[in-house]
Amino acid sequence: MVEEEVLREVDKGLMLPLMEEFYTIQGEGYHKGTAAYFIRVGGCDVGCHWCDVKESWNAGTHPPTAINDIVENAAKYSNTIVVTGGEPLTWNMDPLTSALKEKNLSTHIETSGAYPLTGTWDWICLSPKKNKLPEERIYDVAHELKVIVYNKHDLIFAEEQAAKVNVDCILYLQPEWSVRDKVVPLIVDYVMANPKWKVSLQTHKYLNIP
Ligand SMILES: C[S@@+](CC[C@H](N)C(=O)[O-])C[C@H]1O[C@@H](n2cnc3c(N)ncnc32)[C@H](O)[C@@H]1O
Ligand SMILES: Nc1nc2[nH]cc(C(=O)O)c2c(=O)[nH]1
Ligand code: SF4
Ligand SMILES: [Mg+2]
Repeated sequence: MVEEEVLREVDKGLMLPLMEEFYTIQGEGYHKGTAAYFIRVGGCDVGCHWCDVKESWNAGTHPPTAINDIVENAAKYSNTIVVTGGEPLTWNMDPLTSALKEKNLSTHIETSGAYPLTGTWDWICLSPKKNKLPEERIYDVAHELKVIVYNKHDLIFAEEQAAKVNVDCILYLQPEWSVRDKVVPLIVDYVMANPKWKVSLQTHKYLNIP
């Protein structure tokens, strides 16, 4: 395929810059502990200074890959597919999730919500970022809100975001990994005082798995 053709396919969401894919245990949030196949799509310009996958940011460094190939492969591993990145909503997720749904797979997304919501999702984990706030529509449909806590101001931000989500949305505070020793006590006290929140840890990092 010539380069312009590839770009057109990426534009339509028929090809996606694929950074990596792996079968592991969902480490975070509501589904933590559950086996799932992860598809990590490259490209993100949200720019979180503590992002734990900065290598994902530049979409140009990840090979445009046909979604049919991605789905054929994913289906061999798990019934639960987690699409993450990078920021997956950088791209049109409709074709990828349609193809996953044709195979009766459960579709989960990890997203900042910074771009318009595309795709059909069984589970939406919304992890909003101060520097590029979510589009309004996703607050009504998010299943879990997962706010990363780097300092105590993030607890104020967390409440602002919690005020916007739907009533069924499950609320999580997750320590930013590099400052976990400092913020975990803060989160623990906060959750005990405000029990509508739950703690989410990046358990895969403790388990030494991807
Ligand atoms: C790498 S992001 C990719 C998906 C999407 N861009 C997002 O931010 O939701 C996956 C999840 O990891 C979280 N995350 C990223 N870096 C982290 C860190 N250093 N400590 C804790 N959580 C982190 C994000 O907030 C998000 O919930
Ligand atoms: N095991 C595991 N669980 C995760 N949950 C969300 C992740 C992500 O990077 O989106 C992630 C990840 O990278 N690994
Ligand atoms: S939005 Fe997600 S992928 Fe993008 S920089 Fe922030 S944590 Fe990293
Ligand atoms: Mg991760």
